[in-house]
Amino acid sequence: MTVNGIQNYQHFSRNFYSNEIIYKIIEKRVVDSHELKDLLINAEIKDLNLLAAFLRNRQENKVVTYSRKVFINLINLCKDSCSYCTYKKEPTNHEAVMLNPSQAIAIAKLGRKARCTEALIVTGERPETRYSEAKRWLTLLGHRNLSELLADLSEKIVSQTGMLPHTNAGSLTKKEMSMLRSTNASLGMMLENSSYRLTEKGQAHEKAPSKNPKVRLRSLISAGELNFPITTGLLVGIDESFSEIIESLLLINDVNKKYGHIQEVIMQNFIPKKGTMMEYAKSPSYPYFLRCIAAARIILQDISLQVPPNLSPNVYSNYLDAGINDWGGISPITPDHVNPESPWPTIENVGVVTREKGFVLRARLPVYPKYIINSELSGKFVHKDLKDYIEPLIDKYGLVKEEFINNEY
Ligand SMILES: O=c1nc2n(C[C@H](O)[C@H](O)[C@H](O)CO)c3cc(O)ccc3cc-2c(=O)[nH]1
Ligand SMILES: C[C@H]1O[C@@H](n2cnc3c(N)ncnc32)[C@H](O)[C@@H]1O
Ligand code: MET
Ligand code: SF4
Repeated sequence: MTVNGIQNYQHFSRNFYSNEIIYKIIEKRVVDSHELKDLLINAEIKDLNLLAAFLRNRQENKVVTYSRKVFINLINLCKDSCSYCTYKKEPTNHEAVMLNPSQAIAIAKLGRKARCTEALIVTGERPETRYSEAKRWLTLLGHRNLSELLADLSEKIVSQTGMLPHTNAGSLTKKEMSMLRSTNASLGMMLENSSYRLTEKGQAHEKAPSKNPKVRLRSLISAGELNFPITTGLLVGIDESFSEIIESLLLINDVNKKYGHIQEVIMQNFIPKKGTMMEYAKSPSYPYFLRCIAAARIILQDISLQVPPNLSPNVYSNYLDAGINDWGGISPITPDHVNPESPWPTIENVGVVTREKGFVLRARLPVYPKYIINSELSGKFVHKDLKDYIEPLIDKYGLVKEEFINNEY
């Protein structure tokens, strides 16, 4: 049996090489999910990495991307309580944040000066439904709910700074998403995991109704119905099983097969935080996390695969061996408000590490190149109101123009 390009992969173990399922995967033929699971669970990680790297290389042409972003922490009150989260604050906490639009726009302007292109707007889940402080903040700004503010703020950011908004406000309804469609280049919402077990008593999502897989799946589908490019992902190491990781990845892939709007999947490793229910839980082990990443690349052949470098400062370059092609948003000026104890490496450092592994590091926009350069996809997935903002930023590959990154203006 021979498959184009696979001749270069003679380093596979003999029994892996002779397993017919890998040829089915490579040729994108239908594979039985039990057989696939069996392979991903039992194969040596070295073999999975080789297969994952092969699949990435034939797609991505040795370019690894990142997005120059600023992180706008709009409101960190939240109606839910995930047992791993320290982002959420009580209104009485001195770290509670409710920004004015002018403060948010000021951060976006700084980003533009630092040659960033993405304004990542993050919020807690429907804070106004739980906290009178949040409701009052919205009322004073003239809004009835958070989505109205998000729509208004996103419009101001893009028109006043040219930065492209990418909002992660957790699960949103289709109507709420439609309010963001003309101003956000894409949305963010982590599936986290599709397992209902994790919503049971004592589990990470027990006190987070918005993390019910049904609610998150509904949001992913709504984005699909709106042709809204979306970034989603899994939080790895929250007491899920590897089987549940595979099932979550298969679900994401199924949704994307139907709508084609899932631009990217983030595999994010859980970091234990002081003062949370999961303070004493362990981060996922390195071999387990690597297996999860390789599994993601093998299942999600048409979707970009990101792992954030700041959550694995000493080993992140090795994730390139497991098939990733993106480092996600990296901010030269703002902290990671969800994982503030994990500062981003400098973009220069990420560049060095990426080149050492034989790749070229390039900046991308918060909407992926494939939706920009392919005119059919572009007509469908890029809102007409954003075209004039996107056009001057990109080169013929849909990546950020080198001169844009290298020149001050
Ligand atoms: O591409 C995205 N990456 C998101 N990421 C990944 C991000 O780019 C970083 O790599 C991580 O912040 C690393 O902790 C988030 C990470 C967080 O910790 C918290 C929020 C987000 C939200 C997004 C998001 O909406 N879109
Ligand atoms: C915005 C995203 O941040 C992630 N997130 C929340 N808490 C943690 C943590 N302790 N470690 C790593 N990632 C976390 C979740 O996946 C959420 O969806
Ligand atoms: N609250 C949203 C979610 O959990 C986004 C921020 S999480 C720190 O999906
Ligand atoms: S992870 Fe998001 S939804 Fe969960 S508690 Fe934190 S802010 Fe709220």
